[in-house]
Amino acid sequence: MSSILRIENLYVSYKIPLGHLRYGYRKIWAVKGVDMDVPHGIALGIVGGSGSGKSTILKAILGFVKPERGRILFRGFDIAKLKGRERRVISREISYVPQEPSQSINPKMRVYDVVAEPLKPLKLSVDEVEHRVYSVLEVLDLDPSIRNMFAKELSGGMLQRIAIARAIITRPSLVLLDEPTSNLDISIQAQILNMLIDLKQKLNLTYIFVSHDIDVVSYVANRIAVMASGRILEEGNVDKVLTEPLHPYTSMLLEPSKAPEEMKLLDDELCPIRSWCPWRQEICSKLYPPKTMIGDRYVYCWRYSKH
Ligand SMILES: Nc1ncnc2c1ncn2[C@@H]1O[C@H](COP(=O)(O)OP(=O)(O)OP(=O)(O)O)[C@@H](O)[C@H]1O
Repeated sequence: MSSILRIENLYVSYKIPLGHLRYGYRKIWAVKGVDMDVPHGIALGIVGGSGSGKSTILKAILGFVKPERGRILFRGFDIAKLKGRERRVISREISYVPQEPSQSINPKMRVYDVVAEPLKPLKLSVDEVEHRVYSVLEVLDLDPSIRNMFAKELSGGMLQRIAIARAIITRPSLVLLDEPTSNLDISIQAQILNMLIDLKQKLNLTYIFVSHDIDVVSYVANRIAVMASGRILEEGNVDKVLTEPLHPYTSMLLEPSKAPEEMKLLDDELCPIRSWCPWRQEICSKLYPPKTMIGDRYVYCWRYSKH
């Protein structure tokens, strides 16, 4: 399967002001040396705790933050180097569904205008815009009468459907979903997840799905990447990772109650593996490369995060 997106050795940092009494900035690394290969047509789930760097990866793909090192290649094009028309074409191919649709949708707009808004730069005819809006409402099983409602009149689940409609109206090939169901009731959550699975099939989409909830991610994803402290600790086929986790942090996510206390401390200075490496079943040594392929799976040695 050919890759639609490739991330190579990505580093992203943010500058935090030192405070009103001190001049200057402190740099924090949100993403550290991430490599990722996203084949066309898959759903890649990124799971990890709060602050692990999941959303920053999405922001870097969307061009909202600049990588400090590394490259992001979409269909072979380096996203950071795109300009003008090429940039506009690629940005239509990548769309985004945020965690909280109410923050990106104007509550005073009618549903029709909300869904049609991303088409504005395409300068399509009125008929074509109308056709596209009705088509996406139909694909999402939404009654066409919803078009005249105001966004503020919609429930959370309905608003998230509209956010998805808006994300697919430009006919993208890659959809980035940032915790799209985390603010919804459990029953609505299931409906949206099923709808996303169905949509991916119908429109031949590729997903990158971010969540802190491993159950939600594994429901939608074929592959899964486990993140902590800005690094991908383990990446592989979802069933394999869930049934035979190689990294102790993945085991902790799957069964938090069984985790040794020290694993809960997500501090780069503290290697939870110490000297015994559970996947190699031997004493860890600096001679091993930090990123290792085991079968078709990729595992990061936590011990190396110190170096
Ligand atoms: N705009 C910003 N300015 C400064 N620091 C930021 C900014 N955005 C994120 N960070 C920091 O970068 C790190 C990674 O954040 P990020 O939002 O990517 O993580 P996340 O895994 O998506 O977390 P969450 O699930 O809570 O959104 C965190 O330490 C966070 O505090």
